[in-house]
Amino acid sequence: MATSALEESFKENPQSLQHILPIDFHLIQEVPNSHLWPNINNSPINHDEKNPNVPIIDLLAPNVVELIGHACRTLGIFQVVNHGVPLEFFDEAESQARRLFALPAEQKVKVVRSTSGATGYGTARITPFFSKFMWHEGFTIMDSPLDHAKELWPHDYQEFCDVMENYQKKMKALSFQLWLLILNYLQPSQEHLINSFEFTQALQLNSYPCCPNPNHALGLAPHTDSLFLTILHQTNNTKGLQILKKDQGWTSIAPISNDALIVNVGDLLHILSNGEFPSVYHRVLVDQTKHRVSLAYFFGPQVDSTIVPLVSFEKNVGVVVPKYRKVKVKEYLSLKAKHLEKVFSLIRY
Ligand SMILES: C=C1C[C@]23C[C@H]1CC[C@H]2[C@@]12CCC[C@@](C)(C(=O)O1)[C@H]2[C@@H]3C(=O)O
Ligand SMILES: O=C(O)CCC(=O)C(=O)O
Ligand SMILES: [Fe+2]
Repeated sequence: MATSALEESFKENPQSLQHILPIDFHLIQEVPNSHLWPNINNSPINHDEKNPNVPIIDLLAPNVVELIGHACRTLGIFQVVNHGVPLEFFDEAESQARRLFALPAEQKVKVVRSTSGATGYGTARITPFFSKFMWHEGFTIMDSPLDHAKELWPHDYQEFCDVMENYQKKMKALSFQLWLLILNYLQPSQEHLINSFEFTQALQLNSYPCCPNPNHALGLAPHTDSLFLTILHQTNNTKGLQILKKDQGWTSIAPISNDALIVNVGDLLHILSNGEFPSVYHRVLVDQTKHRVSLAYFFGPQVDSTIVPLVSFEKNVGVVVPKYRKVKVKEYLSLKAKHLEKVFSLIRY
């Protein structure tokens, strides 16, 4: 089976099968104790269901560099519109994702993530760090899902592969466009940086089945994403994503329209920006009657790249010292796999 370099970098931190295999949500009438969280406090501050709570940025705006830079610097998350990716790409990818998650558990188990792997069907990787399981099942793709798709649909795997590969191509192009805008903001005079990275990618299909007790279950536990950028698509009728705002607590990111995409800063961009861009802490709530599916595309540097904080970024501050030591992407992922968010204290000066 073909393995990407990104997947290889997860090999040294194997997980146990009991942490990888989701329960059979089709069969469940009641939230089992293993998945029962203390009351998930739905922040009372945000009554306004329609308030997107993060900046909405038009990619065609003349001052797009400033808008994106400002959003990255303050919240670490924003929504983009006018990104040029036709709606069909999201609709097709979502319907293929739903087709996969609708399969019976015995089928999905055939492509379960291996204990030392990173692709295939299973729980979120962060599962072992929490004492309760999440109301979630995922399918992770690194480059091509061909081997897994053949297992699931021996006579009909091509459509799934085509849709997922095309989706990744579109997201890669968009990520690169965002990356250039961000570099432009960080270091307008350092053109050499533009060519100093090669990139890697992963696509995560997320499924949050209907939950009989949404106040005591979590779709995804609080986490930050690891790579440079995440581009998330959520459909317009199913909210669920929340970010942690310093002064307001957990705040919902309302989907504004089907063609808006959520972009958030990941840990490696946080480090590269010398801590200027926060990698936003987020979680996902579940719903009693809606089965939510989301598509998360992760864009980052090749695992052999080295990330060094760009210190000349902070203008007007006098002498600027790097806040983090340089770190190889592989090493970072491995430290995070062992320590989750405590990883920052391990690489901070
Ligand atoms: C390239 C990536 C990015 C990963 C790990 C690996 C493959 C799967 C991604 C996710 C997807 C679900 C949330 C997350 C937190 C998780 O548990 O697995 C993500 C994680 C990260 O951003 O750290
Ligand atoms: O489903 C969502 O809204 C968020 C998914 C997410 O945070 C992730 O895949 O890392
Ligand atoms: Fe995430």
